[in-house]
Amino acid sequence: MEKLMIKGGRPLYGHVPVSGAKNSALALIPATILAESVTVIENLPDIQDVQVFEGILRRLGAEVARDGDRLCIDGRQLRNLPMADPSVKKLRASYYLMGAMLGRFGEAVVGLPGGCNLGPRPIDQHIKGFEALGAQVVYKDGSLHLTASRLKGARVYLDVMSVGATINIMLAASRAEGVTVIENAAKEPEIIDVATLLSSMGARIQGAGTDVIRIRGKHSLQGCRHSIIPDRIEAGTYMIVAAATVGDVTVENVIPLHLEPLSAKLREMGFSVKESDESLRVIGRETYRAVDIKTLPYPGFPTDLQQPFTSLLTQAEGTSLVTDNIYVSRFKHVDELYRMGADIRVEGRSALIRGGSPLHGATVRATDLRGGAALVVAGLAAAGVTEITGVDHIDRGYENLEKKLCSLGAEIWRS
Ligand SMILES: CC(=O)N[C@H]1[C@@H](OP(=O)(O)OP(=O)(O)OC[C@H]2O[C@@H](n3ccc(=O)[nH]c3=O)[C@H](O)[C@@H]2O)O[C@H](CO)[C@@H](O)[C@@H]1O
Ligand SMILES: C=C(OP(=O)(O)O)C(=O)O
Repeated sequence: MEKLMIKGGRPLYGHVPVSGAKNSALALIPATILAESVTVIENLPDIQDVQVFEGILRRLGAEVARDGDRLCIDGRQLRNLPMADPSVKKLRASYYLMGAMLGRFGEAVVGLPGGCNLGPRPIDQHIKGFEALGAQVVYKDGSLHLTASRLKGARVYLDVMSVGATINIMLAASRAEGVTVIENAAKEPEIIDVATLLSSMGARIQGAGTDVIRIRGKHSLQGCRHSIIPDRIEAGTYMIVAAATVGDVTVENVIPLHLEPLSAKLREMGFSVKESDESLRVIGRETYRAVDIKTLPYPGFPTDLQQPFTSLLTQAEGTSLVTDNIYVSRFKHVDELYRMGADIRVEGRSALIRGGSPLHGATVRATDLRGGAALVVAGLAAAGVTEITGVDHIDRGYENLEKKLCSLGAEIWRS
């Protein structure tokens, strides 16, 4: 089993390029199923989840060719096969096969999705949307069976602002007859990215990025060329690394607006965050203030950065309260941080962090993707050597993590 080894305590300096967004890529790849010709996706991150999804499309009969950060998907020969193999269960985003296959074939059989274990990850709002469009949805033998003799545009009000449900309904609605209106839609940048792709394919989409999205579907969609937006969570992780190591790091190829919730919190703590058109520079300091955070749908503080940010808060002056309003159990990294010397108490969906206990290297285990990133942040800030197991979780979402960190002066390696 591979391990990440980190010799911590070194300030990180320099520039680091950000890859394409994981959480866009994992929706854009299944979205290509809706097109009857070739789609080219650019700025694709080379991460495990993307590789798994490429395999799923190949098994469905698509021709998939990768050239650097470009993926060419020819879905003309796609077949409507039941998809319930272990790879489907590995990914949370495999649920997008439901909206995409339903849109393309009028039916789909898809195994229940996987992804990080963050507590319950229900999909009732996805199902509500598919049913509103005229689909019948039945659960049988571990899979959802979706069928629709005709998909027809409808008004769908989401009970919770869900990124997954918003995107999944947009996918199916893009090939439905007439207009679909999604109310109380989520507003994440990745939703705008998917809407841009679907519009380039021929659907008419208005309002993505607001809480009301209108989709006029089209009987047939055509392939196009699309470049993925930068990964705001990867960018945020490196910004936190800069602060936690008392370094000075410029994160390049970002959309600064997407990082505003994090930049604002870092400034509140006393860090300098300098913004230019496509980069953000974070300058660390020896002492900084504790702050409270509450995760919320965009433009609130992202749940995906809560875990790495918690590692930074362990070194702040004072006590911080972190509340995760999106996922109740997104605190599995806390037990591991505790082994490294952190003073954190978890109660329900909150963690109380008493800052200022020095971190020291330890043997710790990543049990989910961003929990793993939190341990990397802590390991870089800690005195001594940290050994992280469960690296496969981290590889799901970070491209060239060690290479990028080494280029900033970190001592990190795989063994
Ligand atoms: C709003 C939000 O921050 N979404 C995050 C969520 O997206 P992901 O798409 O996984 O989750 P959703 O946005 O769908 O879920 C948001 C909330 O709604 C609830 N829910 C969702 C769907 C549903 O049918 N029923 C239901 O009750 C979820 O339990 C959760 O509490 O995790 C991703 C991976 O960590 C992040 O990149 C997204 O930014
Ligand atoms: C939890 C994450 O991924 P997933 O939803 O794909 O499990 C994430 O990107 O932080």
